[in-house]
Amino acid sequence: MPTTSHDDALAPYDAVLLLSFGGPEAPDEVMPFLRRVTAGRDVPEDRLQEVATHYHHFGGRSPINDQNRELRAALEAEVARRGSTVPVLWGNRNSDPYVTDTLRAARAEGMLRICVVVTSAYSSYSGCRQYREDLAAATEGLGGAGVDLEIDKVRPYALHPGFVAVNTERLVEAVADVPAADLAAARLLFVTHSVPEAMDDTSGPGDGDGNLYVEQHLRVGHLIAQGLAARTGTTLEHELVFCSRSGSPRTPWLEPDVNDRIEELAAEGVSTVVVAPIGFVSDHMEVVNDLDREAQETADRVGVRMVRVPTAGTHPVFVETLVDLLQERAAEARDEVVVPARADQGDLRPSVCDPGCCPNLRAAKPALCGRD
Ligand SMILES: CC1=C(CCC(=O)O)c2cc3nc(cc4[nH]c(cc5[nH]c(cc1n2)c(C)c5CCC(=O)O)c(CCC(=O)O)c4C)C(CCC(=O)O)=C3C
Ligand SMILES: [Fe+2]
Repeated sequence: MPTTSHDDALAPYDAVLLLSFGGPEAPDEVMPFLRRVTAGRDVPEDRLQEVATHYHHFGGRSPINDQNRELRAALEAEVARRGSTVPVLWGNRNSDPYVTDTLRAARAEGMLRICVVVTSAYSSYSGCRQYREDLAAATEGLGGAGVDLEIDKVRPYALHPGFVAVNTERLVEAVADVPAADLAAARLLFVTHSVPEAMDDTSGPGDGDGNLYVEQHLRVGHLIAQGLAARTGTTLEHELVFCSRSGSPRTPWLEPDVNDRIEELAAEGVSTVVVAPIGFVSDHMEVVNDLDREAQETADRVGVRMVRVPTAGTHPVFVETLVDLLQERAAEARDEVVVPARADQGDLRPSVCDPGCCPNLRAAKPALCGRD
């Protein structure tokens, strides 16, 4: 039986769960993975075949699971460094280790109070509520047994000062080698996953104006650009662009696409673009394929120098930030007064989601960690 001592920084939790997307790790896992991801969704077959080729360029192995293995270990080390004995578990939505299996094993060992941190920093159906639905489905999948699990989640963390800080740090490091004159004339493109416009329109609290997905990215980007200016004295013109559009071509998704924008900037005479994928927390397939292969190819073709900024990954500032968020959530669970760390004075999403926030536009489904 786990016995988290009451003075442990992560009490009352028995375990932390790192919850992620998952990915294939061998060529024969690619199509089954893609079919699981897109089951019941409006993604045409030719898009699936195309995405399969992305994975096959990398031997049929996505980097995402190895990155999460490293992040899990780094989180566990940081938790231990802070004197906590709470273990860090890992589970995925779309590939082994499935979150249901992780929770079943945790429960068998008597770990009943679990704090979840997802590998997505922003508010949207795909990045927040869908993980909450995964948790509901996973506990339901444990049958009646699921009911004795108590699962909480840390808040969307894009606007935690540590997330802004780690992305600023990555950017400052990435541009260190760019000659000052080139840098001064460069454009800074913050990149994130495109989503259907309808998903952005409904992101955020149900009684809000929506568009919180884009708003959070704009705020994070603005703060990072300010941080770069403060650190280097260089103010870069910056904007938000999108990658990895999926879905039916008839459905509007967020634009502009990073490739289109690089072409336009080249036509305007821009010679250096700095591409910072702030929408992602590790250099997974969307980054190594859609940016390092495809966007790089576009940049090469139009004669633009492209500098790609690494994502947070296992940078110590990111690992510390996630553990700070876990401690914050634990204090909340102990009914202590918590002042959430924030990077600006804009909207801050809570750890318990509002009713109707970031809705599932296809079908209402049970979701944990919310008031609905
Ligand atoms: C907002 C968002 C994030 C960021 C937040 C988060 O991290 O959760 C994200 C992450 C990821 N998306 C990933 C992979 C895929 N996403 C797909 C499809 C889709 N993504 C969407 C959105 C997002 N996706 C949407 C609206 C769709 C359309 C289908 C649907 O409505 O759900 C498809 C289907 C094929 C295609 O691309 O068409 C794949 C294979 C991987 C794994 C990478 C790897 O293997 O290394 C990761 C981390
Ligand atoms: Fe995706």
